Amino acid sequence: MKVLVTGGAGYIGSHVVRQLGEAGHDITVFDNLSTGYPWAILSGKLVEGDLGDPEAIDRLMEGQNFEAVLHFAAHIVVPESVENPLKYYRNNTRNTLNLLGAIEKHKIPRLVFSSTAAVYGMPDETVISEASPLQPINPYGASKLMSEQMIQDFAAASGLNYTILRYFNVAGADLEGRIGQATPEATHLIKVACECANGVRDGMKIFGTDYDTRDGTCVRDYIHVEDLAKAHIMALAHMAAGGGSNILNCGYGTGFTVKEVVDVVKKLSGVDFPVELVDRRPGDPGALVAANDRIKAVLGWEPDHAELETIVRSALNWEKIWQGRKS
Ligand SMILES: NC(=O)c1ccc[n+]([C@@H]2O[C@H](COP(=O)([O-])OP(=O)(O)OC[C@H]3O[C@@H](n4cnc5c(N)ncnc54)[C@H](O)[C@@H]3O)[C@@H](O)[C@H]2O)c1
Ligand SMILES: O=c1ccn([C@@H]2O[C@H](COP(=O)(O)OP(=O)(O)O[C@H]3O[C@H](CO)[C@H](O)[C@H](O)[C@H]3O)[C@@H](O)[C@H]2O)c(=O)[nH]1
Repeated sequence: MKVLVTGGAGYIGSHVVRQLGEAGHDITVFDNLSTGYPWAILSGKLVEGDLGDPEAIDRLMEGQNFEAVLHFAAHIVVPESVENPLKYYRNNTRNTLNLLGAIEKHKIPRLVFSSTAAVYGMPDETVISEASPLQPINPYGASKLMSEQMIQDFAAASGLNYTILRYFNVAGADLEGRIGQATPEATHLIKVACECANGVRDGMKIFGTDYDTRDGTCVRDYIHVEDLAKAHIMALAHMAAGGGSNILNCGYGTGFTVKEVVDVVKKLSGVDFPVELVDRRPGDPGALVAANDRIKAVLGWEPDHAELETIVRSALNWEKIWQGRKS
């Protein structure tokens, strides 16, 4: 298929681009390189540009006859969205609207959209299904939920075939160490802990020890980026084979506490870095774990790398490679 990938130079997009290339798709990446890197694009070509510029998107699509768009480009840091909400509504919501306008004009038939467990907010149930209430508690989650709504409304009117994938906590890296998360000043737990283990940071904080969980720290469902990438390839294949539009959780259905994750990083790295226990971080729900029956039933997706140790090992390996490359 001829596919356009927004944000394909970023962490998750680059892993999907690599798998798309291996599956034989013809790939164009559109990215402003704000947090992405040209070296991360292992297949296809890069067009540098910004989704905030509708004319640039129009030029990009003119005469190309793309058969699908995979839309990763976004801002992604929950606490930053609390401090600077308009930055998130502009890049995540308005720019998705820009993209949908171009999809309409150029009659692109399929879309895969990167959504998030943050659309669920503070769920009453620990294990969350796609039918759980949608009550985001931070602007990041709200900006993504608004995008989901626009996609569904536009699809109902136009016949656009879409797959909305709600990612839980994505972590890990390419098992061969070619690409991985390279975000400067990263805030994600596994990335931060791996930076500590590699001596990039002197230590880290655990935010909140009074949650109603087995050790008082937050529970999250960590999904290996390679398993997540596979879900995108399968979603495209499903739509191309005439499958309908879907909203699908992406997670393993198993939660780990922050302390458990930090312990695994310490154990596998052999580095006992300092950890400070501090107050809760604003906007953090206590527990988020995916019910994943729907993605298994609809796409036939099954994880290949569901052990936390596999995720952490690949993240540690990548961190070492990345720090070596930078120095
Ligand atoms: N990382 C996670 O745990 C996680 C969880 C849930 C959902 N998501 C979603 O997955 C997607 C990818 O996240 P990621 O972790 O790979 O982040 P990332 O920051 O590594 O990648 C985002 C990419 O989009 C590009 N980009 C951003 N704004 C752009 C714009 N206006 N125009 C063109 N390019 C732009 C960046 O340069 C970057 O290459 C995002 O939509 C995010 O909301 C991520
Ligand atoms: O240095 C750190 C970093 C994180 N945490 C804790 O670790 C857990 C996970 O935090 P992350 O920042 O790694 O991830 P979030 O759960 O906040 O959010 C991530 O997963 C969400 C879905 O669950 C969204 O999609 C979002 O884009 C993505 O950043 C949270 O309890 C957080 O408080 C720490 O204690 N110390």
